[in-house]
Amino acid sequence: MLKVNGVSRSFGDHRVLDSVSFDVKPGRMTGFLGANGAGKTTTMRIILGVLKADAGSVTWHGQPVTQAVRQRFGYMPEERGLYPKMKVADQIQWFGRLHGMSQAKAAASTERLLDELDLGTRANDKLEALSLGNQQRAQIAASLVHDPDLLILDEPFSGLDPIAVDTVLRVLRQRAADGSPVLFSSHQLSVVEQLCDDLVIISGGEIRASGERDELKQRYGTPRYELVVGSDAGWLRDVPGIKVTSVDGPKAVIEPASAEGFRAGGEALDQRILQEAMRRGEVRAFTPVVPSLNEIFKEAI
Ligand SMILES: Nc1ncnc2c1ncn2[C@@H]1O[C@H](COP(=O)(O)OP(=O)(O)OP(=O)(O)O)[C@@H](O)[C@H]1O
Repeated sequence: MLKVNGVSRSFGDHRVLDSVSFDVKPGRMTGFLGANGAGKTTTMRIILGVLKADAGSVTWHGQPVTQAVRQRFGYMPEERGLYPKMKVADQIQWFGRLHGMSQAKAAASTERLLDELDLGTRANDKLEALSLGNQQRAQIAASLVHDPDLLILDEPFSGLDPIAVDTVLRVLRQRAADGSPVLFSSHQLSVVEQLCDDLVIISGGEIRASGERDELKQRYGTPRYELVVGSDAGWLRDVPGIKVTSVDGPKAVIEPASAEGFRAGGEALDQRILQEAMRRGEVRAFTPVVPSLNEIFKEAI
């Protein structure tokens, strides 16, 4: 497990990270979310040892991150670092060699990865001949070639079309399932929502929320139900204790008026509404509405 413990960092008198702490757990994909300038890249660079922290520590399996440990990490920086004039396969192999692989192992790993990323037919093209999305896939291959123990990816999905997002997603998921945790930053909330098991939300250099995605959804999202009845659902507007978020003929979305939720004061308000709906006639659906990541993000920051 990677542990970031109370990491702070300033540039001049600008405090960019303020006691940042979170974990990246084995077998899990952790999404690192934050607005522009929130401190994601700075945190990643500190994990990688490219930048020093003013305070705090980063440990991998309980030990400090030494150069040898770092050698086993895979990193895709925000500013991409491949050579436009070099052939795709040659430079991915070269990255493998930089991480201590033999020529034969680096070549085998490169071939396998390019196939997995649907880039096999472009192996002998110069990088600059590839579309930006395909260059990005090559960049991802370069960070994976040495079969890293931990993957840190800065905005790996930016600039990818939906098919490429799916391909990269599948490859990263497989790595996480094989035991290499993945920490990735993204602005694309829908992608993060699909992909991550855990979430870390940072704002102004402070961690605002972290933990399992589904648990955070429950903690931060407003509880809501969608109710579909056999006739007009407008009567819900007159029920005390709830707010009707939307109503469209027989379909309505409701939420509790009180911040304490549907169980405020020990009352099962949601059950009472369901019983009232059944008393009035047919109930076709009564379904909890899962809040979107967008909602959690706005609430947490
Ligand atoms: N080398 C540096 N010198 C001075 N300020 C810096 C330096 N690196 C980062 N910063 C500042 O630190 C803050 C956090 O930047 P960082 O790149 O970590 O944010 P981010 O969350 O990755 O943003 P983005 O999503 O836009 O990449 C910003 O205000 C940035 O201007």
